[in-house]
Amino acid sequence: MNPVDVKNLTVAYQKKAVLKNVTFTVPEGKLIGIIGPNGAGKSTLIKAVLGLIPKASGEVKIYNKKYRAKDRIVGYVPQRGSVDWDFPTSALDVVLMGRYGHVGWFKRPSKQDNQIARECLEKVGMEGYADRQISQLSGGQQQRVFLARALAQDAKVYFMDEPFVGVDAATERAIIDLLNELKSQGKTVLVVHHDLQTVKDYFDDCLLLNVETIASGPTEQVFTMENLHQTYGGKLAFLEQGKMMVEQK
Ligand SMILES: Nc1ncnc2c1ncn2[C@@H]1O[C@H](COP(=O)(O)OP(=O)(O)OP(=O)(O)O)[C@@H](O)[C@H]1O
Repeated sequence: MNPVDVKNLTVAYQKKAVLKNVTFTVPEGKLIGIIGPNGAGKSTLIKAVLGLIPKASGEVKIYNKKYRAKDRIVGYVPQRGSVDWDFPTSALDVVLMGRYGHVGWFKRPSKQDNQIARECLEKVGMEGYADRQISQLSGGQQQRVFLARALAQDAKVYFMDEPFVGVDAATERAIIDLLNELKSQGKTVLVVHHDLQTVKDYFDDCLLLNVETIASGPTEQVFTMENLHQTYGGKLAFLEQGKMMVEQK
């Protein structure tokens, strides 16, 4: 059974379609890169799959069922910039939010929930910051706290929107190790990713997206020059030694 199955998904903002007939499936227990230029609809795709924004048409199935947020089998790490970091709450409280499906909204978290939340902070190297207000964390530390929250949720499928943006090399390494650990537990992780240099190292599968699905499948099959040209149009630039990058204009 596929963890994510999207068929002919169309999403529009103010009647303008920003995703058109997007179709793809992802296999279980893989790391999948969602790749495409700015404005391609990557974040919109995640939000539509999670039911955070309405679909104009199409079908989304998670493990062959229509997804209901209360099932809590999908974890979400939003773009760091989309979160109100001034909200007065501690790092530990943010991670405990990941446990609410297990705790129940009106119950106090148990000792065990607290223990799990602390372990998740430890996994991302943030155990020393449990009581720190999130507004007083650096960008990379905030990103780690959000990952800890996703871990605490113990989901089966994760969507992460640009988790590597604004983090240093050590944090990027820590995050990729964590993604591999999730994979080794049989979880499926979809990651919006901009650095074309690391796609082949990081991801088993790829979804190349630009409003429509350009290609999806195993990275070695779909991450080709031809598909990248189709995805990025004229914005793809080539550097020395065959390296490529996307022009930021
Ligand atoms: N709330 C909104 N109202 C209107 N248009 C929106 C809204 N959110 C996004 N869009 C538009 O939808 C398109 C897709 O946006 P989206 O954020 O999904 O792209 P993205 O691929 O995640 O981009 P990026 O790489 O820049 O994060 C863009 O043209 C964007 O301007």
